[in-house]
Amino acid sequence: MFLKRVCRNYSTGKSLTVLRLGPTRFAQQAWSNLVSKNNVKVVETDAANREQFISELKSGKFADVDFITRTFESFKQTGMMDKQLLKLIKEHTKVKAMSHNGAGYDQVDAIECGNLKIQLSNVPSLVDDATADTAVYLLLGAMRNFQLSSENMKKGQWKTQKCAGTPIGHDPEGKVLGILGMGGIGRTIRDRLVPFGFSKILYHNRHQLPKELEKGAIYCKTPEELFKESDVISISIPLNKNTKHIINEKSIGIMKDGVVIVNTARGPVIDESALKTALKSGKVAAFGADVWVNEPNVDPELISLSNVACLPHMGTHTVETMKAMEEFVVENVQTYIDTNKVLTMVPELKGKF
Ligand SMILES: O=CC(=O)O
Repeated sequence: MFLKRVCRNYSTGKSLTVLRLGPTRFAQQAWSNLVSKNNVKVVETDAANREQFISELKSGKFADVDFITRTFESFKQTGMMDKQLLKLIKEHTKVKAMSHNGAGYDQVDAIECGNLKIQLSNVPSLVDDATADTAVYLLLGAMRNFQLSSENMKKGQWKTQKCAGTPIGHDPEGKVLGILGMGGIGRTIRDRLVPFGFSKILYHNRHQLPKELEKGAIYCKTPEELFKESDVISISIPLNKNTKHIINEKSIGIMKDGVVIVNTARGPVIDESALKTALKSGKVAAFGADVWVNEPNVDPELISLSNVACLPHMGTHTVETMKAMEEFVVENVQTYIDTNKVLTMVPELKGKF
């Protein structure tokens, strides 16, 4: 009896080979624990690009791999986890599950994972606070021109011009805030922004939230309703085929003149070319973003505009959040070992395994 319990505590008996894509910065201990408690082998790629990764796959190097963990940065080594790559993975490995270290998993074709019977998990919730902090920073930066003022000051312009020549900004107080996407991140952005005194907080989401989650925010049935009424729009929706370019020439056209837009979701939800035109004309007064089309090769003209506050995709770039996210990926592997199911299956695949 006693022996049985000891065995169960230290191993399920299931052996698992994990292909770990992308760096581990904070979860070394969690990985060591996983390996020491279970019959787990961790392998890594030597590929510098997608072509090399495909060669590795075809060579049989990963033939024993059952589980893949990946980070956003591993895109450099594999490119998109699209239909082509997933099919090759299916052919040349035994992969049945993948755990993506991030809330947004647009680099992975979730539907194709489902078709190929590969479970896919992401890291929800843990990213909410750090990402919402980033949105608040960008919102204030855009409304008050803080980033420009800092650049102007560093150039020595304060000696000759008031506030280093920075245009006068606007207060959040009394304005209408629209939150596009009211998942965990959108709701955390709302919580952080309530004390700033917006006159109303509107939101649009696929579904209206229950009252206790709305916390006073007002539901707009359509994104258009939100676009028409908001002075400041903060975007926190996932990128998919329905949300790509949701901010485009037409939707910008129905927004208020002088609207401020903040994006902490994904770059391609915005048509950057239409946004650039609107930023130049003043239709969009200011834009603050952490995410861009074609990262890291961002449109240099867009980020050089004086009414753009920019960050290089660092919404979750804190020791605490990155550590929690990395450890959560390991928890997904452990849960798969224990139950045959990843811990946080992405919504597209819920109920399919
Ligand atoms: O961009 C960050 C994430 O998706 O977690």
